[in-house]
Amino acid sequence: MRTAYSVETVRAAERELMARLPEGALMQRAAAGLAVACGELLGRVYGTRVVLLVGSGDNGGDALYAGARLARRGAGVAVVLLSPERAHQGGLAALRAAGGRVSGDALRDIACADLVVDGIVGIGGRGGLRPEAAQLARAARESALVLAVDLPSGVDADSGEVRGEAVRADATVTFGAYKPGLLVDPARERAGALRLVDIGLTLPEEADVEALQHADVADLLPRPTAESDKYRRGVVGVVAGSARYPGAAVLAVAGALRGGAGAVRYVGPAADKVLAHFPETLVHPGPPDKAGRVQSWVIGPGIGDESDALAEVLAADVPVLVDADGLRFLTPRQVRERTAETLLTPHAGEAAALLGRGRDEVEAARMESVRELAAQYAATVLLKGSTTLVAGADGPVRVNPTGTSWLATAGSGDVLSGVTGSLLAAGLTARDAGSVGAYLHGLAARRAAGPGGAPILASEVADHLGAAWRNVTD
Ligand SMILES: NC(=O)C1=CN([C@@H]2O[C@H](COP(=O)(O)OP(=O)(O)OC[C@H]3O[C@@H](n4cnc5c(N)ncnc54)[C@H](O)[C@@H]3O)[C@@H](O)[C@H]2O)[C@@H](O)CC1
Ligand SMILES: [K+]
Repeated sequence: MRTAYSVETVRAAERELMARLPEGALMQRAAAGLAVACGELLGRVYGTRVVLLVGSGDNGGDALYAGARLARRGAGVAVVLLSPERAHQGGLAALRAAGGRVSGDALRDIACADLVVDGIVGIGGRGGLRPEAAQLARAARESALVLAVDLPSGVDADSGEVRGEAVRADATVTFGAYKPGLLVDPARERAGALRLVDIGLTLPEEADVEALQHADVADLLPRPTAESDKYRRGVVGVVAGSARYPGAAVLAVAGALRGGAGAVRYVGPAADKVLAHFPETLVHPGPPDKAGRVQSWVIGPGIGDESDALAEVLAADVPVLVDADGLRFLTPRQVRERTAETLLTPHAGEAAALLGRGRDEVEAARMESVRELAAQYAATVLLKGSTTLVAGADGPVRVNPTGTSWLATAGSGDVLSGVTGSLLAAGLTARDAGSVGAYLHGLAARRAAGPGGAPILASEVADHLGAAWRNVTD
């Protein structure tokens, strides 16, 4: 599991460790790791030209001490001091002693640089870059590799929000723990390749944000045993599709059949189309409460205005996943009154409608939006997007690391609903089903798109779910 911790938690862990170490030891650990990463990004150190952008805090101190290490190994290091009177004095002295110099012409030095190190602000930053720093960051981006110290300056470490201008880095070296913003868009996209330098912090067991890795997903995937039959493996009921959108039913069932449940029961008007594609489906014309027992329901993809079915499904005492059209008729009260778990899977536009705000606002504040929805509905919420997030009323927010922008294609959400609902039927909690479903779905899409990337169909994502599953468990 990759974990991320809030600034408050990291600061507390740093204080606790600093009290036990000689002064400056932590910064030396950070600077040593940073210098190694600079060397690796450059390919060699001797003879290269490095520019440090240094602000007024310890983030600049890290950059200065790392710069001193690079200068000792033969790099030409120049520092641009954004607040000369407040720059880290020890770091500046170390850089000078190692042969580094203070830049007299920042733009000219940047234009000749191989690497620009962003030590403008770290976890002490507030808001976007100030105008002078923004101009230097743009110039750096045009002419050199950019490596961010701890996080790209200008992004919000806790939320991943980018409210003004921010550094766009090729790589980010972060200290002690990943910060939530490094894993969540729009900040994630500014961070480039991530590297964590261990500085010895002791962190709490429960992280603020976590991202599953292959091994975590493999542990969570349901596996049939010798005693399993199709009913014990779980039956997922799918209420999807309409005369106008029969394809949504086919795609949701395609996902559900590959999500690990023992059987899929389709309820709705597109049974002929579903059976033509998947003869293994059990079908029923409805209503849902007459269709037979299920261990979970998926409702919403392409159902149009069918709100009676929604009320019926929500009344059932099994986990329910509500997606797409289903979300249009949902009230917080209906969900809060349920005893079994509810998983809502909106994209940003649907989340915006539920929250009564603009889509742009949801995109800009994804973490806050998903948490707010989870609290409002007392449910688990999976917010789809460039970094899909899964949040419950409490506990860490899960970030899906396997997404790809090729997934932004019609019908891919229907497949996700199916596979995730199937995992619910197999007995996973809403948080696990949502994050495992998103993980497999992203992996399947990547496989469908191929190594170089190419447009994919939602049905191809469904076709690759089996390969994604094997990829995780092999
Ligand atoms: N505390 C520790 O033990 C360690 C801290 N480390 C480094 O120290 C950093 C945190 O240092 P600080 O707390 O000094 O904070 P920062 O260096 O992140 O920045 C705080 C300073 O920047 C100014 N500032 C805030 N927002 C700004 C903006 N938008 N534009 C320009 N200036 C702005 C503030 O006025 C303040 O002076 C970490 O990110 C990490 O890089 C590492 O050395 C590891 C150990
Ligand atoms: K930085």
